Amino acid sequence: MSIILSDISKNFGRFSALNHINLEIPEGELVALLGPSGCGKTTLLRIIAGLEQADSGRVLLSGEDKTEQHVSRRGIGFVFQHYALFRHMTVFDNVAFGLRVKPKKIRPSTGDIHRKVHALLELVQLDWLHDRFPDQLSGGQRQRVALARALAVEPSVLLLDEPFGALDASVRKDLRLWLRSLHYELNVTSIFVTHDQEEAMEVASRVVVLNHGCIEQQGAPSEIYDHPANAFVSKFIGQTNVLQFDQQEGLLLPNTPPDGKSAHVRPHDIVLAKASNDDNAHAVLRDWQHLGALIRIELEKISPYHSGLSIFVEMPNEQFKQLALKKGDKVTLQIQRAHWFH
Ligand SMILES: Nc1ncnc2c1ncn2[C@@H]1O[C@H](COP(=O)(O)OP(=O)(O)OP(=O)(O)O)[C@@H](O)[C@H]1O
Repeated sequence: MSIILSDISKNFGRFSALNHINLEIPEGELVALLGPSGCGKTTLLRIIAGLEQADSGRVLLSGEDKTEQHVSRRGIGFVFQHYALFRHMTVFDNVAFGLRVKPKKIRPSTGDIHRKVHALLELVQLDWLHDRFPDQLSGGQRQRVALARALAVEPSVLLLDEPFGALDASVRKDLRLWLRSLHYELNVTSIFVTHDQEEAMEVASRVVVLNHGCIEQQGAPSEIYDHPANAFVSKFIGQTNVLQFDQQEGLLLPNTPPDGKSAHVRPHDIVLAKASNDDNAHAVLRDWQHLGALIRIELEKISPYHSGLSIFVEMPNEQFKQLALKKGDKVTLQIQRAHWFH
């Protein structure tokens, strides 16, 4: 099912939570709504679901206007952060619930429900736990049961609000990859909310960046990372050095700085070398951290005007070893790529 949001606005009292949102999601996409706390992600998800009414604008599902339609008639499945599983029901009964409460005319037979629930539990790799209760499961397992329960009624759209928010880092990582492959298998149009940019980039085919109730940018993860539309997106997605240039800065640049703008430079877009003498040095090496295959190097800019400005550079471990640098060494910096924003 495709989703079109047309000019959606929502106020809570005098506070504008969503401001003229326009968004088109083609059928079968896996979209991340990404943004800082309070930017309106959950509100937008609730409006799509029909749990919240917009003050103005339309919600179209498969081209049909569903703005006034009740949540139960939109064909949407949900998974929320605090795994609202029924505690007194087994895993099997939780997943079967949505099928058993269907009106008699469209309710599957007991045998069909049995087959379908086991197939779904196999899909989320939990069939062996079908007779356990939610309290006897790990957080990640509960989350997968919640997903199986949402999928049981064959929703045309799946909405996931911070689905992995309450889980520890390694379980989150596993579930991200698992959600991505599950999505490719089922191809249900899905939207998940996250404030974790890494999660959005890793899982989604398209990322929508929200801030203060407005869409700042949307596109494929690589588009957003490589071509941020503005300073907010550049700083929110990945690490960025924000550098002001004036005549005295002396850093080597790929182009002439536009007036009054700052350079946004990714840490891997700076080439670092040992300075041959003090006169041509740009920065002093302060420290470094290991990030797996990469090293993040922390430098302090040498400047007669403002001291203490930190610049971060990233490079592969091997390359860093070959430079044989130590703390306090002076280095030159060559910026290879920059985006310019006010
Ligand atoms: N029922 C409500 N009444 C008043 N204000 C609300 C209500 N629901 C949400 N808000 C406000 O609207 C803004 C957007 O809330 P929303 O829950 O959509 O943000 P979010 O981006 O999902 O945030 P988070 O990442 O913290 O969950 C927030 O400032 C919030 O305080």
